Amino acid sequence: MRTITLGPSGTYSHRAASALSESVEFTESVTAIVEAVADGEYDRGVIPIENSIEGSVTESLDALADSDVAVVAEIITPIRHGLMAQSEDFDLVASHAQALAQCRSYLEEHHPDADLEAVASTARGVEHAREDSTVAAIAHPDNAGAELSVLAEDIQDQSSNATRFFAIADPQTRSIEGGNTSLIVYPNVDYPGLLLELLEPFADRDVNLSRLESRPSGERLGDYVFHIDVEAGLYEQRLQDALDEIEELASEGWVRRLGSYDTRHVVE
Ligand SMILES: O=C(O)C(=O)C[C@]1(C(=O)O)C=C[C@@H](O)C=C1
Repeated sequence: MRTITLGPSGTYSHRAASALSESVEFTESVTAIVEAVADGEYDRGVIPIENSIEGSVTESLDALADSDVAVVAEIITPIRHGLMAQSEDFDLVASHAQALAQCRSYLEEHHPDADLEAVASTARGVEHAREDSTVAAIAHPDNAGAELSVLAEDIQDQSSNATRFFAIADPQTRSIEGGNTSLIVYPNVDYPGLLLELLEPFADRDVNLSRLESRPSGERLGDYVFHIDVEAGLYEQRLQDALDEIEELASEGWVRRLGSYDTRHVVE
């Protein structure tokens, strides 16, 4: 099974993808991952969706709304960041924007004068630190190798930091089995009470929502796409009935059933 994720080697996405597949290849953006899977170039893609400190990875949500792929698994992994550099003498910290944000308080307290640079991934930041002694990186400490020293460990602002990833695949592989389901709803209408009406079909059938996120549709200001995760499988009649109602409410737009899946917890 050919799997693609965010690279280079050593990213947290790589760690999550390794739990699914032995053959992992890399690209530099989550949009490129989703497109490569939608185009059939890879069997699986692994993309970050949501972090317990920083919230949604918006590029991933938008890429899912723009392409036709299935979600076939959810992977949750703890994120424990290290600060690494050639020496203590650095003046710039390079990492993925999510990782910099997850360590905001630590950086303000311990390195208030350092400049911050958002790069494509945590592992890309490590490459910069290897090439330039004035750069430190925030990444998984295993990336330090022989050239870099781990100057501090567990620098994320909450010790319980965790990121949720989706494994995506060709839409034909969409499953109705699994205890959780992800949906994207674009109503393409706007009136008082619309969101209430979209949520009632779930509440009426005792389907618990685990996430609701709105993203701009890009069509016009104030127009939204809703990303909805529920604790129920598409095999369940109550979810199918709720979706029938939601499809009617969104008849001017669209409803995408990304699939039902189970959760894997990856601790190393
Ligand atoms: O840069 C990486 O290592 C990634 O895999 C990306 C990413 C993210 O986008 O959230 C994944 C997990 C962590 O939350 C930090 C960064």
